[in-house]
Amino acid sequence: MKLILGSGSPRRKELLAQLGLTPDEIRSPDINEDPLKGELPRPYCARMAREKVLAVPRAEDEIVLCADTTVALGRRIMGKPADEKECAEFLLAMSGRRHKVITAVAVAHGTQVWEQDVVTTVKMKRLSDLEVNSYLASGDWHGKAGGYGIQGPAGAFIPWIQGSYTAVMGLPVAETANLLLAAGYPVYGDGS
Ligand SMILES: Cc1cn([C@H]2C[C@H](O)[C@@H](COP(=O)(O)OP(=O)(O)OP(=O)(O)O)O2)c(=O)[nH]c1=O
Repeated sequence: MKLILGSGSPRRKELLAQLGLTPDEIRSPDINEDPLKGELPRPYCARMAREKVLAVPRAEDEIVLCADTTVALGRRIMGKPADEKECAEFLLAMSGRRHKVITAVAVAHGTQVWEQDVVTTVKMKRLSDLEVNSYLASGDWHGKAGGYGIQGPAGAFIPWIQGSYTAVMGLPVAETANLLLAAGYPVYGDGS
């Protein structure tokens, strides 16, 4: 069986490697990521993962894995900031507060889709102007939901999480292994 990673995110490829898995191919999905009117963060995130996995074409002997990571401050969805200004706005909104990071994973094989989402609570310290400006200047925020990456310099802003570190980074490895196994992929070899 061939494993197709339906994601252009380098983090997801890295996290898959943590399971000892190298995708046979990468096929980035291209979907409309605009939230629906009034859509809440968790259903939005689950919908994104499902739409991504259905947007990636697959042959019969292929299994496709997609994910979506959404940062939520209350009911507000914080996507990938368009520019430094928006990123600063996100960081200041999260400063000194807790927010949630949701990562939904979807696996498709044959006619079936297996899905799971993981919700992690993240506490961000109260940020000084110097911390925000230095992080913006690092450029690390580019392409990251909520405008930060826990695995980079912004890790210094996060004293506490409850949930899954790998889910915040983009792919919850424990749940991903289980979904792949459920879909029939030999994560730990075929035992022979
Ligand atoms: C919160 C957070 C997000 N991120 C990243 C992971 C994801 O790449 C990105 C969220 O955007 P996504 O839309 O989930 O994924 P993507 O557009 O990067 O890739 P694809 O749709 O092709 O799979 O934010 C981190 O790397 N670290 C973090 O701490």
